[in-house]
Amino acid sequence: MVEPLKVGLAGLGTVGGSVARLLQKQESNASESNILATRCGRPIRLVAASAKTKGELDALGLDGVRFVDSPSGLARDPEIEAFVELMGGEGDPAKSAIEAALAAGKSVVTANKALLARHGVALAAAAEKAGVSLNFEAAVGGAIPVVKTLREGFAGNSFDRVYGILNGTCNYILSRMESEKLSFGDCLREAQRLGYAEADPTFDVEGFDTAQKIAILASLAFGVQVDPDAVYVEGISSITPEDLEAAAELGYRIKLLGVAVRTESGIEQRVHPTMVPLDRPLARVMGVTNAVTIEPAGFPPITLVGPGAGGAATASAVVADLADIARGVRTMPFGRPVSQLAGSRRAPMQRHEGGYYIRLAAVDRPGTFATIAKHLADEHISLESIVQRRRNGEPHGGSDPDRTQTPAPVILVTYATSEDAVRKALSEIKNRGVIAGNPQVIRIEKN
Ligand SMILES: NC(=O)c1ccc[n+]([C@@H]2O[C@H](COP(=O)([O-])OP(=O)(O)OC[C@H]3O[C@@H](n4cnc5c(N)ncnc54)[C@H](O)[C@@H]3O)[C@@H](O)[C@H]2O)c1
Ligand SMILES: N[C@@H](CCO)C(=O)O
Ligand code: NA
Repeated sequence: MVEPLKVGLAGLGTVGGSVARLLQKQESNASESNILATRCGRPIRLVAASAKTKGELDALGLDGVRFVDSPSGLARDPEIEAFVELMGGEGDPAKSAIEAALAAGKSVVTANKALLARHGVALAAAAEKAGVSLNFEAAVGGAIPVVKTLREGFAGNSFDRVYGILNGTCNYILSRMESEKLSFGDCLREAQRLGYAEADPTFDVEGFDTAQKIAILASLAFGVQVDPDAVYVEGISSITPEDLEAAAELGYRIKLLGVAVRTESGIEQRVHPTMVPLDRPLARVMGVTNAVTIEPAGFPPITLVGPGAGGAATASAVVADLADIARGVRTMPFGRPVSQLAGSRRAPMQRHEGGYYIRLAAVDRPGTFATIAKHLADEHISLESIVQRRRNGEPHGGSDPDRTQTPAPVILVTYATSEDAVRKALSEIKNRGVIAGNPQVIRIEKN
């Protein structure tokens, strides 16, 4: 009789509950239908769990799973061989519990990108020292095996760029705002109800979750230390239905992208709403689905698409990580020894080059356009298109009696230029008093 891999699970919420149910379902199958046991050569058995309350375990109705009050106590529990952390948060109790498990020589699986982005290097060093696994496929791209693909599938390749839609909540919100014309707030509440959003959804909508994920992918792809502070971050909270509509008219769709790219001055890591041409694979990825495009050097790009958030999608990746531990497969967490990871630095966004979508509220008086054109020309910015949009409720031709007071929305699309030039030109234009409020600026990713 083969010994099962005995697992302790801390966190029984959206993801932890799904993992517990999945493991129990496999164990309750007749041995020939327990595909996990068949594939791993041994069953994977949940033996103990921890959560804020024992009621969470009772509510799952699992057989024979012990409740342990303290996550760190569970991590050190002599019965368990592998510890799964699904509580979340970049500090304790998640951090101390994982440290306790590694120090006790137990392999760890986590979906906690916040913790990995902040302390991944130290935790990987602890796993290396203990000779155990620290697996985190669920932390990036949900069920998409992107960690495995970068770390193992391309072990012999270097990379030019890795980028993608890495936050299911944001993609869900942008998709529903566009297709159902729902408000930002309604879409966010729905994403929370469906279990996609973080406990604090600011992490999703302000881009921090995507930043943590791209920092992890940058480490795997480019061998830099994971560092969320090295990532330039902008979220989607300023995107309006007007931007989504204008994007579609111009042949784009707005996506929150995480991008890690090799440049002459180092590895640029950035997260921001992006205009993606409608004919690109990422533009067609809608709802909670995630997608990652990997560009190995000298190779055509490869795009992986799949469910990026929610209990079932995330549990699938957690269980796959446990399967590796059950099989005795151990890989260095970031694909190379921690001592070989290089220091990272914040992306110099001023040097970023590309096209820009700029939406201005132009004050309706003579000379406004000449002033805007002059300051763009001063910074050598050429325009691909200019679209003057109607004010809300105003028919074409402009019958608004207050039109001299109401600023008119103007959309500019630039040819490739630098971030620095755009920022300088817009600052001058604002100082001249020809626009109301702050311009909306969205970067265009054409290549
Ligand atoms: N929900 C998703 O779609 C998703 C996807 C990928 C990764 N993740 C990550 O998975 C982790 C869990 O997310 P979730 O959505 O399941 O969260 P959740 O809020 O639904 O569940 C959290 C669980 O952790 C337990 N917990 C929290 N603090 C605790 C404490 N101090 N002591 C003991 N138990 C504690 C709670 O009781 C609960 O059982 C997070 O790191 C999250 O970022 C979530
Ligand atoms: N809140 C995250 C969960 C998956 O990591 C998202 O929406 O993508
Ligand atoms: Na994944």
